[in-house]
Amino acid sequence: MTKEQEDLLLKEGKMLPVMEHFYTIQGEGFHAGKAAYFIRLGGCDVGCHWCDVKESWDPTLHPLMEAETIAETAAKYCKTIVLTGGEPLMWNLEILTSKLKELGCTIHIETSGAYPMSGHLDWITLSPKKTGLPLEDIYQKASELKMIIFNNNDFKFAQEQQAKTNDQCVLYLQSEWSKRDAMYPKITDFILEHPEWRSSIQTHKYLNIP
Ligand SMILES: C[S@@+](CC[C@H](N)C(=O)[O-])C[C@H]1O[C@@H](n2cnc3c(N)ncnc32)[C@H](O)[C@@H]1O
Ligand SMILES: Nc1nc2[nH]cc(C(=O)O)c2c(=O)[nH]1
Ligand code: SF4
Ligand SMILES: [Mg+2]
Repeated sequence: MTKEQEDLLLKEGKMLPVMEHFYTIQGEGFHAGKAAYFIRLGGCDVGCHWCDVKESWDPTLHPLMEAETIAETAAKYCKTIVLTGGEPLMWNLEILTSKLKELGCTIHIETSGAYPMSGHLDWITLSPKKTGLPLEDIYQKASELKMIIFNNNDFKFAQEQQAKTNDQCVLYLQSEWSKRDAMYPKITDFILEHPEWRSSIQTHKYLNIP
């Protein structure tokens, strides 16, 4: 396949770079504890220095899979699907999500919001990043705002991002993993002061599941 043919298939969303796909329990946020089939797409240029999946960043390292085939595989395991990455919105999710909907799935997405939305999404977990801010229109569509707290400045950033979301959006603070001992006491104090927020803990990392 030529580079041009490959680029066209990606543009149309017929093929997607898939880093991994796996059946697990959602470890974070509003749906934590729920069985879900994760599809992790390759590629991200937002550049969070603390990213816990930096190996996803270069999309050329991940095999192209047919979107409909990924959907059929995932739906065999579970009807709750989490699209993640990497940055899944780098890609055209129309074909993947149309097939998943045809197969009766509910589709969640984990996204920085730094790329335009595509596809049919039932639950949007928006996790804004200073190095690649969300595009304006996703804020009002976000089901859940999940702010990663690396240092004290991130509390102010969280409130700035909160101000742009809709009133129904559920609000989470999640410590950056390596800073959890230092930051969760501060997150606790913040939430007691601002009870509209909830804490999110990466439970899968404690359960040693993917
Ligand atoms: C790996 S990202 C992939 C999806 C998308 N690129 C995003 O950032 O939302 C999935 C989730 O993990 C969070 N995350 C990434 N690295 C983390 C870390 N070191 N500690 C805590 N959360 C992290 C992100 O903020 C996001 O909510
Ligand atoms: N179990 C589990 N839950 C998750 N929630 C968000 C994840 C992600 O990397 O997008 C993730 C993940 O990687 N594993
Ligand atoms: S946007 Fe998500 S995948 Fe990209 S670097 Fe940041 S945390 Fe990692
Ligand atoms: Mg993860």
